[in-house]
Amino acid sequence: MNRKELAGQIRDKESFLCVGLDTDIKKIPVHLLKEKDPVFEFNRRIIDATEKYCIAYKPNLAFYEALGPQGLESLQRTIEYIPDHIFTIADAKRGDIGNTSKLYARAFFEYFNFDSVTVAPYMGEDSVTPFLEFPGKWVILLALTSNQGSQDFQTLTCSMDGELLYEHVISTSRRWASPDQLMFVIGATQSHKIQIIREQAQENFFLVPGIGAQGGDLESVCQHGFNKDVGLIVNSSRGIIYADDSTNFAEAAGKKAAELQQEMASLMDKYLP
Ligand SMILES: O=c1ccn([C@@H]2O[C@H](COP(=O)(O)O)[C@@H](O)[C@H]2O)c(=O)[nH]1
Repeated sequence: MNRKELAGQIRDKESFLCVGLDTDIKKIPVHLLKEKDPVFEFNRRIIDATEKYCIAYKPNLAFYEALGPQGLESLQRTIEYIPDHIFTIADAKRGDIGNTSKLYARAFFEYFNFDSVTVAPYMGEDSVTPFLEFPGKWVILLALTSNQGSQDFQTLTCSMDGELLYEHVISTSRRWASPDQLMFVIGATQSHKIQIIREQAQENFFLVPGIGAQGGDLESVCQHGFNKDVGLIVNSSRGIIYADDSTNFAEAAGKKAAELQQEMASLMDKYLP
C-alpha cells in the first residue's frame, strides 16, 4: 500500500487507529476453544467488529510464534482475512546481518504479504536496507519506544553535538529511504518528545503504541505529532481486543474501536494543520 492510499483511507474513515492483534490463547473467551483454530476465530470476529473504525491491523508475532506451526497458520489465515484496503503491520522487531534480514523480509513481505514490518535498528544500515528492497512495502524502525527500558539506551547522548541515540537513528536512517517507505515507532508514553521528533521527521509516518493499558495520552500525541497527512498510526491492542471476556467480546471491541475513532475524528478537527 502506498502513502497516498494510506492517507486516503485515514481521511475517508476519519481514523488513524490500528487494532493490535496480540491474541493470547490464554485470554480468549473459553467458548472459542472448541473451534478448530480458536486464535483465528477470535481474530476474525474482532476484525468483523472493528474494520469500519480502523485503518490498520498489527499482529504481534510473539503471540503467534509462541504456539509453533499452528500459531503461524492462525497468523496466515488472519492476514488473508484482513480486507485488502487495510494496512497490515507485522510487529516482529527483526534485523540481522544482511542475508538474514533479506530472508526475514521475504517471510513478511512475500510469504505473509504484510504491508510493513517493525525493524530494530541496532545492527545498522546493512541490517535494515534488505527490508527496503520491496516496492510498495514499508519499514517501521524502532526509534523511541513506549517502555521504561527505552531510557537505558535510546536516550543516551551519542555524539559530541549532544544528539541522543534515538535522534541519531532517525537522522541517519532518513538517508537510507524516503518517507514513502520509512516510518518510526514512537511510544505514546513519550508524547512530551513528539513535537521535537516531528520537527526532525516532518514527512514520516509514526507508529504510536502505548495508549490505553500503557497510559499514553492520545490528545497530546495528536497535538504535537500530526503532519499534513495526519502522519500517525496509533495502536491499541489489549484496550480493544480484551475489552470484554464474555461471548460479547467482539461487540465490546467494536464499541471501543468506535469510541477511539470518534475521539480521533474530533482531534483531527481540532489539531490538523
Ligand atoms: O514501543 C513499543 C513498540 C511496540 N509495542 C507493541 O505495541 C503493542 C501495545 O499493546 P497494548 O496492549 O496496546 O499496550 C504490543 O504489541 C507491544 O509489543 C509497544 O507497546 N511499544
